[in-house]
Amino acid sequence: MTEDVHEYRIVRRGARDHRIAVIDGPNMSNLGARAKKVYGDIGSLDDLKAYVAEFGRRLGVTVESFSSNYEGAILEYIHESADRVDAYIVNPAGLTTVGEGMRHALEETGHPVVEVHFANIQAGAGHGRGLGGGSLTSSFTHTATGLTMGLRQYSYIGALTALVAALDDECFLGAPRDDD
Ligand SMILES: O=C1C[C@@](O)(C(=O)O)C[C@@H](O)[C@@H]1O
Repeated sequence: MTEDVHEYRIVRRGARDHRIAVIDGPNMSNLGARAKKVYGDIGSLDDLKAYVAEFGRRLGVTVESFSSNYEGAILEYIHESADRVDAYIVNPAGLTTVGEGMRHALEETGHPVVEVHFANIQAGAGHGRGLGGGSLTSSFTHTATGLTMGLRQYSYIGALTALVAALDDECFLGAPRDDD
């Protein structure tokens, strides 16, 4: 640890190795070349995946990542991962306003779903953390468990940290499910 870096520890209420799937939708493959004002200076989608996976390791959970520019491929990933994973973190990206198939597939897994965005997608035109073109209405939020946005790549870290705490909480997302 260098002198100008602080390490922080999170004391979890549980010790389960939750398996959390992170899904990035259309256009996120172009992350390194997107508008710096919205997406910052992260180098690539692979860098984002590595950053989130490493944060997961430090929290004591397993993060698996999936990304595609094709909604059908995302649907197939959700279907095949549903029995394996405990929860999803999703950036629907290019499907944010139109991804009913993806949203529905996530809902049908019965798992917690946290929606994430680099931008504050509800910010008005000209707002520093917004998309520039003005406010968008996500078609995912109404059935999501939670939402983090406007914090660039740190939206994912916020989502992951809160999700792990919530999955560790037996009175909340960690409660046995009907099919347990
Ligand atoms: O591709 C994206 C990325 C995004 O989901 C974000 O992370 O801020 C915001 C969406 O409106 C956009 O289409």
